[in-house]
Amino acid sequence: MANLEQSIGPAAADQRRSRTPGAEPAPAADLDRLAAPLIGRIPRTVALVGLMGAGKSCIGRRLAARLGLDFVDADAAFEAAAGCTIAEYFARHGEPAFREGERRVIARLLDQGPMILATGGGAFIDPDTRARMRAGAITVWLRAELPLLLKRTVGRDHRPLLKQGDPAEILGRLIAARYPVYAEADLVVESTDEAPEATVARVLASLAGHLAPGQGDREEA
Ligand SMILES: Nc1ncnc2c1ncn2[C@@H]1O[C@H](COP(=O)(O)OP(=O)(O)OP(=O)(O)O)[C@@H](O)[C@H]1O
Ligand SMILES: O=C(O)C1=C[C@@H](O)[C@@H](O)[C@H](O)C1
Ligand SMILES: [Mg+2]
Repeated sequence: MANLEQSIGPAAADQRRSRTPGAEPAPAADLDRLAAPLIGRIPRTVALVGLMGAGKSCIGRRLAARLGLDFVDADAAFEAAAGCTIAEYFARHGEPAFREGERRVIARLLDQGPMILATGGGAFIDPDTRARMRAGAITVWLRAELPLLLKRTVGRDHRPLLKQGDPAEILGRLIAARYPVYAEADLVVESTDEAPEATVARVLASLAGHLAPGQGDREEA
């Protein structure tokens, strides 16, 4: 590891490691060390994207606490604006109407940052919402494998798309259709079956690499 750091620098080395699943969970001191240089230096909203169960809400909340930023869950913001749950909205108005409302909610939230924003699983797939997010946020894809997504979503009934048939089959189809699109995110971080802090550490390291001098996305001078 010393060689890796000597050759590409500590931030980039952390970023490279961040793509390696199976690393030891990060102790709190490691999270402090990773977060400290970023506090007050996040230039725009960090928007987490990925499939249902990837951990956008769980990781986003912890990341925001580490960075001293507000955490907003776009699904919860949609429900507050709509006055009903997403499942109820799907049942009453259908998915196209939901996507239209989601577009408006995310556009509004992007005007309010910087914050940590957990987006709904389909938000980044909508071309208009994706373009707004690419322009106004640092986008981070939390990438998880099918068995883990299944394990994390099974038995929960608030995700209307997973109630339309066999969840494993639906998630498999969504992976095939969506992963090439999520791959357009600025950063890709593996969401694994480790403690959430390990994923938070990978996101922090990845952000540090992205914002490092010479990476083309530094804070405004
Ligand atoms: N290491 C972990 N990383 C992320 N989530 C985890 C982890 N371990 C357990 N979980 C749990 O997995 C579940 C799914 O995570 P979460 O709700 O954050 O996903 P999501 O990406 O926000 O999904 P959705 O798009 O449906 O809102 C949660 O109950 C969360 O607490
Ligand atoms: O993946 C999706 O398309 C969705 C995911 C959820 O976060 C909600 O935004 C909604 O249930 C749709
Ligand atoms: Mg969520």
